[in-house]
Amino acid sequence: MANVAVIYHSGYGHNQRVAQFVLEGVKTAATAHEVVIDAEGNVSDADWAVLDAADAIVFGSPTYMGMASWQFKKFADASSKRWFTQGWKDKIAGGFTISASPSGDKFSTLRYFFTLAMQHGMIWVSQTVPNDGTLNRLGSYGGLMAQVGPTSPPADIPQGDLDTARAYGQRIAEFAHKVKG
Ligand SMILES: Cc1cc2nc3c(=O)[nH]c(=O)nc-3n(C[C@H](O)[C@H](O)[C@H](O)COP(=O)(O)O)c2cc1C
Repeated sequence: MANVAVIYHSGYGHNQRVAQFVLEGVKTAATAHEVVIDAEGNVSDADWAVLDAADAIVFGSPTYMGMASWQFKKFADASSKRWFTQGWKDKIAGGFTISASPSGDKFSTLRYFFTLAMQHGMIWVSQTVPNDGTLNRLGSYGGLMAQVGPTSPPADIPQGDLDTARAYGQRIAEFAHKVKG
């Protein structure tokens, strides 16, 4: 079974909820590892070891001011240690984000995850659930997007967004299994 790590930051619980559904999808076809970036942007040594051992890494951050949170960026900058040796080369990668506005510039965050993955020599997995108005209602194929209004709690995230997150996690796990066995 492939190993898939889902690493994410969440300031107020919304992205954490999305991450739970990505993880649920991963678990259908791979061993899932949850790695949380804390409020100071730190990841434990044990969690770095989990990332190093993973066949696939899924990046997650809320979109803040049109980009990943500074806590995620601190983690990304710290990953430069792996970049020097191309330690994550050929790992599979994907990403997810949530924001409050319908667009909210979420694509900027996904594009950053893609660039980070390319710097590491990773292989990016697209999001393939078609937009039927409920599933993938935001029409995102470069990664997973979710959205809920600025005053809404995590429990109000539309189920279609969460189901799409689950399907994306499953796709990454199945692809990891296909490539890595
Ligand atoms: C500092 C900050 C910046 C934000 N910037 C954006 C933004 O650029 N676009 C947007 O649509 N929502 C923005 N939001 C709203 C969050 O993306 C949204 O509330 C998200 O669900 C928060 O996820 P979290 O609870 O996991 O932190 C911002 C929120 C904060 C706190």
